[in-house]
Amino acid sequence: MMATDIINRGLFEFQHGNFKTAEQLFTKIIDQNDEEEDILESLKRRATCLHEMGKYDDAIIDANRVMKLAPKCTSGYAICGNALTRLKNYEDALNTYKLGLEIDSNDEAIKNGLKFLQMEIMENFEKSQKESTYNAVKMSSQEPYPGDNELEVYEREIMQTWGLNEFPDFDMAVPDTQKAILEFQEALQLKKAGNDKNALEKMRLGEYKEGFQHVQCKILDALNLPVHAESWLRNGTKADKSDMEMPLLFQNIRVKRLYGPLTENTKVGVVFTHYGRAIQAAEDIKPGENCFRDKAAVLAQTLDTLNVTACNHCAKCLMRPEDYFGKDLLAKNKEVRTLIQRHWPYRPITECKGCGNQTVYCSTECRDESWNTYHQVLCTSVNPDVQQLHTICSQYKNLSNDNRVWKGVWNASYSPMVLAKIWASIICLANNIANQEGRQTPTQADWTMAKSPFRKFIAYGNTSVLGIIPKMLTMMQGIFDNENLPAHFRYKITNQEFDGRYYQATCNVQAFSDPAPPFKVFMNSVSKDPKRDLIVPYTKEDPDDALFAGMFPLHACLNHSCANNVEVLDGHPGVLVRARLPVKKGDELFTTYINSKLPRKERRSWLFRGYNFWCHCPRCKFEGDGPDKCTECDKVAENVIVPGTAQHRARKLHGRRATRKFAIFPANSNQEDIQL
Ligand SMILES: C[S@@+](CC[C@H](N)C(=O)[O-])C[C@H]1O[C@@H](n2cnc3c(N)ncnc32)[C@H](O)[C@@H]1O
Repeated sequence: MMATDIINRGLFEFQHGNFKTAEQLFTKIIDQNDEEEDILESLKRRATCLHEMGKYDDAIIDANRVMKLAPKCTSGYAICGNALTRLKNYEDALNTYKLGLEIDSNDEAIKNGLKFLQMEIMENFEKSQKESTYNAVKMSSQEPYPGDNELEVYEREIMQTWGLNEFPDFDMAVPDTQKAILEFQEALQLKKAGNDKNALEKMRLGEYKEGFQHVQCKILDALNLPVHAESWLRNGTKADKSDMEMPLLFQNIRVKRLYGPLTENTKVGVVFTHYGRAIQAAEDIKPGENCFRDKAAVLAQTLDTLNVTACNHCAKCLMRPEDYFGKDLLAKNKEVRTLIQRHWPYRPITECKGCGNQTVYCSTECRDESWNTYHQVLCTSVNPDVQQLHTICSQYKNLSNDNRVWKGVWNASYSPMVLAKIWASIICLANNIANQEGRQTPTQADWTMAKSPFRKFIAYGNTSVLGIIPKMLTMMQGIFDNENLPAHFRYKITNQEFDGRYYQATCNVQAFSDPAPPFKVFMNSVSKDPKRDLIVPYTKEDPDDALFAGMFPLHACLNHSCANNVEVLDGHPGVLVRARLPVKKGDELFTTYINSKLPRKERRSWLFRGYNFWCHCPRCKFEGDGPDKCTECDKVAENVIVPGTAQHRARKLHGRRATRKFAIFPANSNQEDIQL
């Protein structure tokens, strides 16, 4: 028989599921033929047969031979990746697929393999999450806050006005919980009756015991002495690491003092739960009612809308009529020009005094505030190294869809300028604090104080990005530590801080835009003009909004639910959080971080990749992954293949049902709240 006949026979046997016979036929060609092309073809086929027979190690050997013989052929990578996935060697599978995609980014077999790999990882992770030990309380820092020393002195002064010169030492605590609780209750009664001094005295004289630490702190909290309360609870946590009530109380006292000022005059408060900070309704809120507004600590325009002019500081859209209608129309048609000018809102553009039209604002107020709070470090007239960042940002639009992620440079959909603005804000704030105190150069304490606004943003990530975007790391390090900057502006970004800030941004950024962009205002206004029809031939599609990504301190406390009861709206300057379902006093407010219309598996996958948690919201618990799978025990119905389900996809890809045994990957046990 000719080689081609044997190959065809092998293919026939393969198609009929006779993998063993097909393998023997392909082996014959490989062992007895000299034609490289026939050998290559047979190796590919045999690798697939071996894969189908579950001989994954042998399939990998053949796939490797294919890669060696034909380095530009993607089949070897696809088969090898599939076999590695079956062997649960997910990391190597992913790397193999990636190498294949470098040869052909559109290879369907590899893309399908990647989808299956992702499904396997997620299934696995779901199983491992059932025994999850995730605990936000344990992972949250109890480090003193900058400024605590001064506050402690102030608290002591208050205590002295009550005639108490010192507060009992933590070490004085002696065991007798019941009695301590009684003392505490009596003290609370005194407090309720307005007798603060006696209440505190009661606690001082009481017999202390282990559990007493909690009640002690509750009263300190009730008396509004949070630094003392935190200090007691810190000691208590150190003394008894198994007690979870003390660290929870610690975090609750902390959020109360940090977020109290932000939630004044709103319908919400911040509390600490096992998901970390959370926002709770302080009163009943009806659907459609506003819950709170929030202004961004840092913001940057998204890369895909950089061509739409907007204020760099408050996100106000500054699109001019000529940007939409074109200069020609305005120049040639006087009547239309007059109509446009009458209705287009007047929004003058203010340029930066240093870098000119590279950075524009809606007003001199925005320009000056931006300069004082971060731009003086980021202006290319002061710090030419920032030009690289602008170049990178402006190149984004030119990248094809497949390359939207720059290899080694940036891998997020928000602008890296957000990160740059975090460091620039810290540098400016540290210098402002130092200058107020008459110092030229910030002290260590000034730097710590300047970083504290960003301690409001969580930073969870289970892998380092240092190896993924090394060029961005070096660029940022260079931007903030180079000889063009005066010494007091220089800041060394460590690798650990870069990782932490990246995750801070990733976990917290929210997209928003000007709620009243000029085009919308114009259309609204012109629609009431009797001459409105003149404009009709010249109106095309609505223009892009100038979209921004912002980090909002209060909004960042909103946790996710796929059945969210609030929605986030544009609300200049920043965002407006509004109820979409009835929210009762004490209920938690939930937003959605993803497109909630996706099926559960995809939602969970996005949330895990972007935010590092596995969603257990009531909707996820209720919905399940599809009609073939039991929502209680995950058992899959036998012989039922429902199109579109995991089972169906698995069959399409691999010709038979996906195995349901999983290894643990990728464990998130090394998640930690990165201290910045
Ligand atoms: C924007 S923050 C929300 C506030 C956060 N709890 C905090 O303490 O800062 C996003 C992070 O909150 C946590 N989170 C939010 N929603 C969650 C949920 N439904 N289940 C578990 N963790 C959640 C995750 O750690 C996520 O990365």
